[in-house]
Amino acid sequence: MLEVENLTHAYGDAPPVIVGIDLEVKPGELVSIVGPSGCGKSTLLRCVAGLQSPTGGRVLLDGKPVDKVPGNLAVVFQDYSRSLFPWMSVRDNVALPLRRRGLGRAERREASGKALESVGLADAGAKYPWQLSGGMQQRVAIARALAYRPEFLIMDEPFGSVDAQTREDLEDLLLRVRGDSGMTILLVTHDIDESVYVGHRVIVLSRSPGRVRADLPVGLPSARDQITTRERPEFVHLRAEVGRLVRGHETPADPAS
Ligand SMILES: Nc1ncnc2c1ncn2[C@@H]1O[C@H](COP(=O)(O)OP(=O)(O)OP(=O)(O)O)[C@@H](O)[C@H]1O
Repeated sequence: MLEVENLTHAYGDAPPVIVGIDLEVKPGELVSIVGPSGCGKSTLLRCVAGLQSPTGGRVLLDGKPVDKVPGNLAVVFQDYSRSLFPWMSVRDNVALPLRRRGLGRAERREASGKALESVGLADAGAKYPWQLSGGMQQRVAIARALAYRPEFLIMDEPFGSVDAQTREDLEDLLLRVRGDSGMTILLVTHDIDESVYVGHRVIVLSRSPGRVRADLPVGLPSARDQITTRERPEFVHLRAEVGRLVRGHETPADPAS
C-alpha cells in the first residue's frame, strides 16, 4: 500500500509546486495521474520514489516512511536515452539492477531474457541500445523494471517519446503487467485517453500549485482492448470528464471548483 499524506514541495525559496496532496494506492492498483503542464506531476512522483525529499508531508510504502529509493520500487522515465547505458548490451542493461537483488550471474541472465521476451525483444539481448529504435529502447527500459520484479512501479510519461502504434502496444503490455504481476503502479501521463485506458483510477491535479482536484474510479471491465474499450460509453464519458477537469472547467460532479 502506498500512502501520500499532505505532501507539499517547494524548490528553494520559490512558491510550492504541489500542496497538501493526499492519496492512497492499494496493492495491485494502477493509478494514473494527469494534470496541466507544470502542475507538479513529476515532482510528486520523484517524492514518492524517494528521489527527492518533500518539504512537507510524507510518503509511506507498506507503512514505512520513504526517505530514499526503496528496494522494492522501480522507476521508468520518459527519457530512455539517458536511462540506458550505451556501452552495455541490452541484456546487461536489463540485468544490472538485479545485482541489487543479490541474484547470481545465471539467474540474472535468465531473468533479463524473460523480461526482454515479455516486451517482444527476445532477439535483441546482444545488441547495444543505440542500435535500437526509440520505441525499442523504451521497451528495454520497461523490461529492466519488470525483470527487477518490484512491488511498486513508478512511471513518468513512459510512452511520451514513442510513435502511436508502439504506444498502444506498450499500453497493452502495461495492462498485461497489471493483470499478471500484482504490482502497484503509479503512472503520470499527458494522454487523457491513456490514463483511462490503463487505469483503475485517474487522479487529476489542479493547475499549479498542484492539488488533487478529482479522484475518479475507472468503471471499465479489466479486460480491455484498444478498439472496443475506447468505443464504450463509460470510456467516452470518463475521458470527457477528465479532459474538462484538466482544462480547469467545471463539471456537473464538481460544481464548486
Ligand atoms: N529541480 C527543480 N528546480 C526548480 N524548479 C523545478 C525543478 N523541477 C521542477 N521545477 C518546477 O516545478 C514546477 C513543476 O514541475 P514538474 O516537472 O513537477 O511538473 P509536471 O506537471 O511534471 O510538468 P509537465 O507536465 O510539463 O511535465 C515547474 O514550474 C518546474 O519549473
